[in-house]
Amino acid sequence: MKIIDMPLDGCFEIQPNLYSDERGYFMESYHQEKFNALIGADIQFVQDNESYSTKGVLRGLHFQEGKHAQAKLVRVIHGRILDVAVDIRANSSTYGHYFSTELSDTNRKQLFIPRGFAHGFVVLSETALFAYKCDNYYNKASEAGILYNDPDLNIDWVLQESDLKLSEKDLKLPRFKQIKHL
Ligand SMILES: Cc1cn([C@H]2C[C@H](O)[C@@H](COP(=O)(O)OP(=O)(O)O[C@H]3O[C@@H](C)C(=O)[C@@H](O)[C@H]3O)O2)c(=O)[nH]c1=O
Repeated sequence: MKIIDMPLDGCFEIQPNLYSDERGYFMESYHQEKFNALIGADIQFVQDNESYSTKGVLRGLHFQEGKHAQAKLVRVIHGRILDVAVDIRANSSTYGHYFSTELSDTNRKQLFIPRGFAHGFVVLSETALFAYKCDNYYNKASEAGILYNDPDLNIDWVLQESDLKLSEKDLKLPRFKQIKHL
């Protein structure tokens, strides 16, 4: 398992060890002790989620407010996506900055996104199976988000605007300027 620092403080890319042989491959997709030692924290994940989406589907940018904030460990089981994390920690030197990285079933990278970030992704392959762990339970009342094409964030979603597919809910999300910051 290898860790790579990301440009935004507290975010990490994790590359699991892959053991390939004539049968296929094996990897530890998550190991609590090794994971926490690697990132130097004590994260206790409590919920696992999975979503399936077709090309152009953009989910995000999402976060949960207040004591329901979530850190996430995200990965792609099948397909290819562009994953995006936006720093919304008011006291952070990279507040309002984002970074994006491709996650796929080929690079098998995982991304750790701490509490204090908004998160989203867009599907680049025909379909994608996305899986992630959260360190706090889903809480409907605390759901919040930022509009994907906020001009202040100016995120490059790679695909053409006309090919993006968003939920009604995500199309109504507020601007970055309007959100409660974590
Ligand atoms: C996220 C979530 C949703 N749901 C329900 C609510 C709703 O009826 C249905 C679909 O929810 P959404 O449209 O919000 O699903 P989705 O757009 O996939 O939401 C996810 O997006 C990515 C980018 C994230 O970062 C996640 O934290 C999460 O917010 O599933 C749960 O029951 N538990 C959960 O943990």
